[in-house]
Amino acid sequence: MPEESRRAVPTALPDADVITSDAPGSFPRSVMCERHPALIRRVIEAFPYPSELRARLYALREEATEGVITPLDEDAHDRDAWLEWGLAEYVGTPWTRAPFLWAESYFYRRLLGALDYFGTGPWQGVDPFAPFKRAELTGAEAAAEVGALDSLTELTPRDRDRALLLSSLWGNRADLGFQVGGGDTSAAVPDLVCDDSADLWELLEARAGGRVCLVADNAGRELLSDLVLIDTLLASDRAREVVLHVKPGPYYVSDATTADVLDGLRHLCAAGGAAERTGTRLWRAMVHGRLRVRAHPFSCAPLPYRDMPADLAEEFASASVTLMKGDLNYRRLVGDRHWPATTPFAAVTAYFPGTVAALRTLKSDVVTGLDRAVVDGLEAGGKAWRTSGTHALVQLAGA
Ligand SMILES: O=P(O)(O)OC[C@H]1O[C@](O)(CO)[C@@H](O)[C@@H]1O
Repeated sequence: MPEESRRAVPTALPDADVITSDAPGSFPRSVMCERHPALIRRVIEAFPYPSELRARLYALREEATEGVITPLDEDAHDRDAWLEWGLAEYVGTPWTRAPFLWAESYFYRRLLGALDYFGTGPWQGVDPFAPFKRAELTGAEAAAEVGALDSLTELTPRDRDRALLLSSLWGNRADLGFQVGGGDTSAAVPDLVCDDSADLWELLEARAGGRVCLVADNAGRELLSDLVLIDTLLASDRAREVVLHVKPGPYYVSDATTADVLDGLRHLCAAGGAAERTGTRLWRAMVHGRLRVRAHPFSCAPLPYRDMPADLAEEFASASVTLMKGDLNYRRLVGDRHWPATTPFAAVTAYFPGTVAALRTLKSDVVTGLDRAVVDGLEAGGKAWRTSGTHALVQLAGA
């Protein structure tokens, strides 16, 4: 494990093992050995890749399910970054024995490499997940979401705020990697397992006029809801400026890139009604610098935020609040470890430079900050509440 990740967690925290995917029957194992092969199949079906590229994908599938981690090419543009992020330490290790977070991330890096995404040939820069993202953006659920904006004017400002926050939160269920695994995105929405949203709105009010960072997760429906939330914050001046953090390249299937933000904006601008007005305001906000998009390399790093570089830490420190969207960001925020679910969220995020709020649908084993009674109730239900995407949370710390 890289030196940084080995850094001991504060003593007040319980000792919690880093999650790996070596246990048969575990959720991480199913991601590595079932979802990833299924994803490779879908990508191959979605593009007329020549045989050389297809062969590389098959080789990656075999390596990542049955083999050991192999290095990047000597001349890979990001080899140094990956060496810094622990690559040398994991080369030769079975994929399932490396930390789950690290191995998943490296899988996406290798998938892009196999498809010449970083090369100089004709497949350079072709997002292998674009067809899935496009279908999601133009699907019925996204259309319903956009259409619903017209009726928001009937709500009180307080109810409107809450509706927009919940829309951004539950939009996170639309994650395409999750759907590849057969997750049920249409299941009834239950109560949140933790809800600090009232405190979050109070804080946004109290710190009006500051800069809000929103660390985005998925493109498509989720990003549309995020953009609408951003518009509300800007229009009400609860944020003077918003920095929208996206991924510098395709990642975890549907994670948003700058191109996806532009697609989302265009989609809103062409939608008519309230959505179009929102899109137009956001377009102007980008032009005038009130909405900035940032694609920091660390956004695709296989490490927890505890290991973030100084420039990113400075940015989060100067924000009135950082909104962390989604499951992967949550794992990176609290550390991808087997925390007891009652471990205080404030304790696992104490290192974070500034105030942070997590808006997350539960889609992996990691969770913190829950009340004992809530955990007992969920466990008694006998369902896969941690991983099935049926539950969500809003958590705030560092205020
Ligand atoms: O899009 P999200 O909410 O970050 O979810 C991605 C999640 O999906 C998984 O990749 C599993 O499919 C998790 O490991 C990951 O945390």
